[in-house]
Amino acid sequence: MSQMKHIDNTPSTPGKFKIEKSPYNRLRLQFSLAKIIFWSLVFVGLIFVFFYRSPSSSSHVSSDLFRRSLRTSSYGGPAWEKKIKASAKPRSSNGMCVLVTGAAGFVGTHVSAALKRRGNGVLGLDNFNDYYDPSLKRARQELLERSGVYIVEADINDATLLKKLFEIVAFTHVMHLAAQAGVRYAMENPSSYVHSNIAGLVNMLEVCKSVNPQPSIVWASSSSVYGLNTKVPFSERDRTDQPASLYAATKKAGEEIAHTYNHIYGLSITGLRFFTVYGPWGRPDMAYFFFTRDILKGKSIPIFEAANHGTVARDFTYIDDIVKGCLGALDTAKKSTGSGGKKKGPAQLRVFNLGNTSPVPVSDLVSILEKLLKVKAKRLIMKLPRNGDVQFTHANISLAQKEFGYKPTTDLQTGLKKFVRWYLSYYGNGKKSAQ
Ligand SMILES: O=C(O)[C@H]1O[C@H](OP(=O)(O)OP(=O)(O)OC[C@H]2O[C@@H](n3ccc(=O)[nH]c3=O)[C@H](O)[C@@H]2O)[C@H](O)[C@@H](O)[C@H]1O
Repeated sequence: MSQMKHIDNTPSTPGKFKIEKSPYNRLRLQFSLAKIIFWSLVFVGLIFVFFYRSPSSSSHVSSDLFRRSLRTSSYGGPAWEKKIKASAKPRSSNGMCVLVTGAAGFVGTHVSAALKRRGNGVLGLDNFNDYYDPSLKRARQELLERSGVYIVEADINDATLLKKLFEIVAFTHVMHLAAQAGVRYAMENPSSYVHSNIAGLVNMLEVCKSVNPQPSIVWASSSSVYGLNTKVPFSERDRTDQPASLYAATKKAGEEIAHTYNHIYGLSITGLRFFTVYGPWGRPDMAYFFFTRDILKGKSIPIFEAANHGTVARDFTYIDDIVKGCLGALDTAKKSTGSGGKKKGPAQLRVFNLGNTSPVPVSDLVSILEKLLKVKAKRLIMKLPRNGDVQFTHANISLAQKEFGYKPTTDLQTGLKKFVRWYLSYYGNGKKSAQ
């Protein structure tokens, strides 16, 4: 009755009839309320079903973005800012303070740990997407947390979040490693490459150009920009206008975008062309990683060969060598020259190959794995598919050597031994296996 009284006391809207106090009207009102509640529940249910359909469905990208935005909305608060400041604080007052994007990724984890070890302030950023098993990213996050590196969970496309981070910490450097990796996956999910490698990169640079002081930026390009180039070894001066995959095209576009932001806004930018990086805590989508998993499982592994039984080879580069290259690039990066979106003078713009200068045929990689795992691989020789793969990569590293003493020291045999040791200790002897 008191409820009815409340409704009855509500001023009537002009032009609408007033509710009268009859038992019939009361019944009608209760019935309408029940209808409203029912249809609201149906509506909420439909929204829920729409956004949480399986990732393989057509709404893959939108549901993924939705989940990401849900996650990014959880940041904020004094405790959160305190964690950020503690993580980003360098050991000495004039030390480097680095924002590492893609910090829960393979290279990101190793670079973050190395920077922290030598006393730099490091803050990580990662969206923990499910391109490959996110539990591996969580394990890397735990590893970093133990060494004092906090990872903010957000997407590089979140400009509000990025600006907030720069308000909390005046980063001297950004090590931009967040990206959609993988050459072959670009045919399955092209928009994810545009989202991360183009839109995400631009968003990062937009924020970096507008803050004061502007940070210096070092970012991950790729050996794949050499595409169909046949002149070996690949030198930074060689043509890079024939990408063989959308992945390569987005990395090449990134290099041009870097030029623009350097030219207009005075951002100091260094691009690093990584050559097939491998090692402990690596990426399960890469051949050396899933070959290991499948050899242990007794599954056959597809080994590509070029036309006329041509050898397919890669300049496989061990992670510790890549880390040294990243640190060298950061240490020799000059300051950006702009402030608050205005260029004050010319700024540094560089690009370096970071490879091993020693290409190895994929079939030799498999032979090394067979010896280390003590299991014979079931080799399935296949024609190199026309989906982005190139036949051969080989880095000329003289520029990085000259600029910051880059000198890789780990051969494939030694590097794979360390990888296999890690793999077996992480997944167990085939009992728990990589996905
Ligand atoms: O340097 C880069 O810029 C890129 O390196 C890496 O690409 P790739 O060099 O293609 O590495 P990866 O897939 O491990 O294939 C290795 C070899 O195995 C051959 N390969 C591959 C798959 C297969 O089933 N069979 C096979 O023979 C294949 O033909 C190839 O010869 C990164 O993934 C990429 O993100 C990017 O960083």
